[in-house]
Amino acid sequence: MSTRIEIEGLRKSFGRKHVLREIDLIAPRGQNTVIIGGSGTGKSVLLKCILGLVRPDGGTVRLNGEAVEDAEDRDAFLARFGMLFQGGALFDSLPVWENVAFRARRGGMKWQDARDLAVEKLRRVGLQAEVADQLPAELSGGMQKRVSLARAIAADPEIIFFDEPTTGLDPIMSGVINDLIREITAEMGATGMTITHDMTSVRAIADRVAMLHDGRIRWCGTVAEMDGCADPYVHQFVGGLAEGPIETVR
Ligand SMILES: Nc1ncnc2c1ncn2[C@@H]1O[C@H](COP(=O)(O)OP(=O)(O)OP(=O)(O)O)[C@@H](O)[C@H]1O
Repeated sequence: MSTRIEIEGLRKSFGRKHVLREIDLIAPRGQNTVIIGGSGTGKSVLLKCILGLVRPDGGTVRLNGEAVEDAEDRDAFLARFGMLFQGGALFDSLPVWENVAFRARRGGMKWQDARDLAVEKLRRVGLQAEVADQLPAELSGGMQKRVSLARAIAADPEIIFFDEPTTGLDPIMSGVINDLIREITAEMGATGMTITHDMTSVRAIADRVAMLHDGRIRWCGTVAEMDGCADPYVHQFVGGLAEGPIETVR
């Protein structure tokens, strides 16, 4: 089952800083929505509001029509999401397979079943069974990203968040990870939401692109629409131009 995410009138300030002023956004079920926007525009805060990790000041987030603040069982709610964190966020002291099957083990899955599950997911992201018993530090950055991806999909989530999935990778490995994200979300029928600065990722992953600027969704559309977009903010961001309406002195 895949899930539609509807965000309406979402607001969040920290002190006097209005990070999210009024966010309206729909992430259609089974599609990849990619959120772009400059550093500090509130992309991570937006994801945290959806996950219920940050309490918004106003507005609603609904999953298939159900408001997230009504979810009583936090563990069951979070089990609906898979997350690929910026930087991987693997546990250094645990072997790869225990990282991948972490949630399943916590949920009481037997050792052997959890290990089999991890090996199957590792295979899916292109890693051999031998990797299962290694420690994350023994792997290259690209392999660590694959392990993080295997962990994100291990529990067959309805929604997967990808936070800067290609940070720190070379262009070829970035391409591999982007393709895996695209293939795997399609195969699982999951709804994907990605945050990235990497325009190559946007083109590889996105069904829809949403640009966050000044606390609002400034623009939303397909990649083809983005390329023909007359909005000067979108044009500047997509083209990586120093000149334009977006403030570049920070
Ligand atoms: N818990 C917090 N307390 C105070 N300010 C916060 C908190 N979390 C985020 N902020 C502020 O909210 C703003 C948006 O942060 P956020 O991390 O969402 O940006 P971002 O768009 O994800 O940036 P980047 O692309 O650089 O990761 C920043 O100015 C940040 O300092």
